[in-house]
Amino acid sequence: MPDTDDILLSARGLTKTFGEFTAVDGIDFAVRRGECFGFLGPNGAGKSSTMRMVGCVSPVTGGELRLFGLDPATDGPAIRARLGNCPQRDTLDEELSVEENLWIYGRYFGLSRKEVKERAAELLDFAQLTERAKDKVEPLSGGMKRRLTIARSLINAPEILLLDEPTTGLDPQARHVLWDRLFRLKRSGVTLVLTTHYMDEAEQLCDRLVVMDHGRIVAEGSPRQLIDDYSTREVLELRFDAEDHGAYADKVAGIGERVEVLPDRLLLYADNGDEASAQVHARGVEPLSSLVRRSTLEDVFLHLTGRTLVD
Ligand SMILES: Nc1ncnc2c1ncn2[C@@H]1O[C@H](COP(=O)(O)OP(=O)(O)OP(=O)(O)O)[C@@H](O)[C@H]1O
Repeated sequence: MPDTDDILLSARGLTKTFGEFTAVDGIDFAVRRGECFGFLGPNGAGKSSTMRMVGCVSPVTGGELRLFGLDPATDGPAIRARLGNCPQRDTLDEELSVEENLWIYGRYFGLSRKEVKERAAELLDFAQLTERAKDKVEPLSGGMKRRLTIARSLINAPEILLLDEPTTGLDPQARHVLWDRLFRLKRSGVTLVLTTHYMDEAEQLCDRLVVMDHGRIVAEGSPRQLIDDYSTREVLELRFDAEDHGAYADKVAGIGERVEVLPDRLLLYADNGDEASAQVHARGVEPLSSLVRRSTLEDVFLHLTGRTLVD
């Protein structure tokens, strides 16, 4: 068991309501120093509402939340001084230059001019934006703006960095650059807490994660553990020349552990996909195409909720 001193962030029965609506429904979690912890779930699952409470920008409705052993209700400023907060939408000042965006933020945290300049130069290097330091923000690419937002959220050398959907809207190459930066940050000892609805992002970055749906946590573990617990090693994907793939579910029933019917394909869960495929053919069932792949967190989510993560 980890030492409790290693727990930087913990929640018990954490709840957020908006009027009659419960966005976060009594969740428990704990984040250890140095790990990357994720909230994975579809839009509306309550991830941002949770992050906003953790970031001390939205009051807790119920339950207990502690960061560094402190209570956001009474110690908000002390907590915020040790947090970096990277919100879902970039809130950069587009009129200012890249480096000015960092300077202003540093001054806001009470750093001296000298400290701000030194720190900004380091962070621009980290964000691979040194060459763009004097440029205005507005023409930067989406990936650059995201990296600048992350750099800005690091100006106070936070112990925990909160990232709400860090790569939403970025192209695949920009996502990979960002993942690389986040890996480096983690290696340097910063604890990362992020939300995502991309299962590949959760698999790539998170040491541990919770799967959220309708304001609740439906599973928790490392990506590997979750896949082991809630899926099979492999998945056989079968596509048929049919409007209704459900009609084929009976024909392959009993092969592997489980069948899921999606609008455009059948997913047959089996530890050995090739063996399952041979059994399908042996029954005289001829799909248009068949593909064997490893299970992913998408399969975990589908098993837990009966829905796909990204509709
Ligand atoms: N200020 C608010 N007032 C009323 N309802 C809200 C408010 N903020 C969020 N909600 C509702 O709470 C639910 C959870 O939203 P939240 O943004 O936390 O989900 P999410 O998992 O982060 O999804 P997304 O990726 O879309 O941000 C949604 O149904 C949303 O409409």
